[in-house]
Amino acid sequence: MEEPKFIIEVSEAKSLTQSTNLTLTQLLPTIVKSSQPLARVPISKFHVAAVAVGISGRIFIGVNVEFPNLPFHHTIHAEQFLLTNLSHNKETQIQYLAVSAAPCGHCRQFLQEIRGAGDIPLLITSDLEKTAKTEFTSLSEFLSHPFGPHDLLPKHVPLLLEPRHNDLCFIEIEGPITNSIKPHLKDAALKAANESHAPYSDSPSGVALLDSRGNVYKGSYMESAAYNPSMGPVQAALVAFIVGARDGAAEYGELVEAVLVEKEDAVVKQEDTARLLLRSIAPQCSFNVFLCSSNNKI
Ligand SMILES: O=c1ccn([C@H]2C[C@H](O)[C@@H](CO)O2)c(=O)[nH]1
Ligand SMILES: [Zn+2]
Repeated sequence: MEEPKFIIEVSEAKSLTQSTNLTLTQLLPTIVKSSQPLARVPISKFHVAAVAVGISGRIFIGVNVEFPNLPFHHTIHAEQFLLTNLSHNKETQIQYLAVSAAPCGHCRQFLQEIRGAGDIPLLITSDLEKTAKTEFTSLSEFLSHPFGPHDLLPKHVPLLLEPRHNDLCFIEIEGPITNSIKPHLKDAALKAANESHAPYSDSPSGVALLDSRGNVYKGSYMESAAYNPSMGPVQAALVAFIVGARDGAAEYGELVEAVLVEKEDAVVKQEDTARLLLRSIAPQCSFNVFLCSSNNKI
């Protein structure tokens, strides 16, 4: 296989199945294995890869990302990376899921944010080395009595991966500082906040990162019904940054500017945590916060 990457387009997936004479589902363990080196695991050295076939036929990859010098809760699990990758690329459903190791409880919980999560067919590829078993089992076998969105939300509320727009707009504050920020970076962060999945706190947020080559990467905050496995907006934007680096060599040192957009009256605030994470991994990166409010509130 070629260099591993984070998105495999439908045409590439087709040519892979043709050249290997494998079905798409038979191909998944190979993709999991070839993606594991993409994990950024300076602490554990434990490379996790999670791969999903989306409803569009595209294949998405996620890996775990660790941050030395910070508490563990900043870590991005491979499954969270994967869901962020799917969400950023507007993939609305998962047909198949394959993970290198059994998903931890935290990831089983996070996956519940997808409508019909229990029915997602799941393959644990490390099991293939122990037994000849290649069948998929449903996610509900891994979490048989789930707590999830249905416990807290009305049925019509869009879930993770489903289209949503939070109807946020900037609160304009006068002052010189706002003028020095590139408008397209600010707009990207607002767009990310508008796509944020935060139905439990009604505190959507988004981050946009600018690298030294002028590329913008945006990430949306994504909540879990169980609160703790939520995915912060900086982590989500870092996923976009890692996915976007063509050769898999995204260096945090290339980040020059970051913008966070969150609601003025949010009960869940990202600012301090976002600043802490960015300061630790990219001390050269400037950090700016803009407040917004939701149009539909009044
Ligand atoms: O479901 C799991 C379990 C663990 N990890 C990662 C987190 C950490 O980086 C490393 C060791 O736990 O593996 C995942 O990505 N997914
Ligand atoms: Zn996990």
